Amino acid sequence: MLYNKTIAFLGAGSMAEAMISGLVKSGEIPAEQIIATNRSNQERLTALESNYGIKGVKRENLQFDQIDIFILAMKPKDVDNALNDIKSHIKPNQLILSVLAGITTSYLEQNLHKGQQVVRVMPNTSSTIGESATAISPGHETADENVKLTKILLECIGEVYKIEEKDMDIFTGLAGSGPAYFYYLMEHMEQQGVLAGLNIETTRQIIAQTIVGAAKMIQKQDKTPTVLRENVTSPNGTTAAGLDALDENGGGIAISKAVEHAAKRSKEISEQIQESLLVGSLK
Ligand SMILES: NC(=O)C1=CN([C@@H]2O[C@H](COP(=O)(O)OP(=O)(O)OC[C@H]3O[C@@H](n4cnc5c(N)ncnc54)[C@H](OP(=O)(O)O)[C@@H]3O)[C@@H](O)[C@H]2O)C=CC1
Ligand SMILES: O=C(O)[C@@H]1CCC=N1
Repeated sequence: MLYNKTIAFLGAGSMAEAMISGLVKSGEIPAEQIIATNRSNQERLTALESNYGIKGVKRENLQFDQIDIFILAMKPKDVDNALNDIKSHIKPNQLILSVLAGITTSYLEQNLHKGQQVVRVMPNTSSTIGESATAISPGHETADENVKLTKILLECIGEVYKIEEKDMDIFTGLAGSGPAYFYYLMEHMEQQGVLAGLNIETTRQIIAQTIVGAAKMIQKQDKTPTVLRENVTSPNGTTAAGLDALDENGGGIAISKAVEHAAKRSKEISEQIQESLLVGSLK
């Protein structure tokens, strides 16, 4: 289904690169059928070409009629310019995927053609190695075969969850932004390892393996995080001391707030774009 498709990323930043890397590594789609374009950064396109074997194409040289799937991958504040730019070149039956946080399918539909095939997508940067947790929510007019095609494409970069669009904000707070919380946690754990005299590279690998192990326990065993946490925690032992410190310092609340605020920001972006306030708020 993917082999003869041509895919163009409009936006060639971090998220586009993560997806390109995962797609190329999957081997499910030939690299030369993946195109990336941006506003002006030619050096960036050249780097993507040489690193992944894809085609970096200047916007003015993009042949819209030869592209099956467009992936919008610019910042939300740039979406209006991008939609204005592409509208006159695309047809309603061309599939538009958008990875933009907070930009709704209704907004995309209002600003493209009647009947435009759109799917809102929320991947994360673990797409790079085929380990994303990606959500999809199709637009109101999107044909089932295009939803299926989207799912097949995104399964090349990890697990795919079809969700209702009202749940996209919380999904973004959990999984789109989620890797950053774990990196933040790792940064702080790493500092302590180094402070205690461990080598930084060794510390990093120890922490990474600890996180991988904990995540795989959830995936492979039918046990809740609460039960697994209790299994680690001996009465009056080391873990109890660590967890007490987390509680005393608001660790649990901080994690809840991180997810809540990220989801809230996603919702806020949706509201601001409708009121045309986004460009000012996200310079
Ligand atoms: N980073 C992440 O972890 C995730 C990001 N997202 C979403 O992905 C999107 C991109 O984020 P990210 O990659 O971090 O951003 P970056 O700033 O790294 O990249 C943005 C890219 O968009 C390009 N661009 C801007 N305007 C246009 C346009 N009109 N046409 C074509 N290209 C354009 C820029 O080109 P130039 O350099 O030439 O200006 C640049 O290549 C955001 O909407 C974000 O919400 C979603 C999930 C996770
Ligand atoms: O920070 C952001 O807005 C984007 C969306 C999800 C992850 N990064």
